[in-house]
Amino acid sequence: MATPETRHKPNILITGSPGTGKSTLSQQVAEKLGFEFIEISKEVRENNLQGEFDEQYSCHVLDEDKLLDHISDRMDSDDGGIVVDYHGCDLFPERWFDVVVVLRCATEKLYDRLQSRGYSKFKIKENVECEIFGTLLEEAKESYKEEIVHELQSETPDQMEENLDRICEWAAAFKNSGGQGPQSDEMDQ
Ligand SMILES: Nc1ncnc2c1ncn2[C@@H]1O[C@H](COP(=O)(O)OP(=O)(O)O)[C@@H](O)[C@H]1O
Repeated sequence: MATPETRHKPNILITGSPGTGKSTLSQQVAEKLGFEFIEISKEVRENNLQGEFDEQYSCHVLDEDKLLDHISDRMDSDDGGIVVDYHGCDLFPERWFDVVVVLRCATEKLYDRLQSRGYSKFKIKENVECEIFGTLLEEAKESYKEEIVHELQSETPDQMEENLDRICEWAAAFKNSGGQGPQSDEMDQ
C-alpha cells in the first residue's frame, strides 16, 4: 500500500464547493503534468457507483464504499501521479494524497456560475452557504495534515493560471524531495 514515502509521483486532490472551478483546473493540471485525472462525478456516473436518489437535491447519493473500492488499486499504487476532483474530501483515506487544494470563490460569482448551470434555487442556496461557511476548507484541514492543505482563490482566469503554476511547482517539489513528500517551506512560497 503506497504512502507519500513510497510514491514516485504525488497524488493531488482538488476540492471545493461546486462551481469553484475544480474540474476545469484539475484537467489542466493533469494535462500539464501528464498525470491521470479522476473526475469523481464522471467515474460514479460511468461505473454505476450511485446509491439512492435524493429528491431534494435531484441527484443520486454517492455509494462511498463502492467508489473507494473502485479507485483503490490506482490510488494505492506506488506510481502516484493522479489528480482527483471532488466536492468532498473526508471520505478518502488520508494516505492517498500528497497535495490537497481547496478552491474558493466569492459568493456572487459562485451564484452566477451555479445559476448558469440551471441549478434549482434550493441547490444554489445550499452550495453558496457551503462556500460562505468554508465547509470544504474546514473538512480538508480536519482530514489532512495542515501543511499539505492549500486554499486558493479561483475567481478569474488569471487566478486559474496562477493556481495551475503553483500546483505544478508543488508537484515538482515532491519529485525533488525523492518521494518524501513536498517540504512545507517549499510549498508555501
Ligand atoms: N478561476 C476562474 N476564472 C473564471 N472562470 C472560472 C474559474 N474557475 C471556474 N470558472 C468557470 O466556472 C464554471 C464552473 O467551473 P467547474 O470547473 O465546472 O467547477 P466545479 O468542477 O468546481 O464544479 C465554468 O464555467 C468555469 O469555466
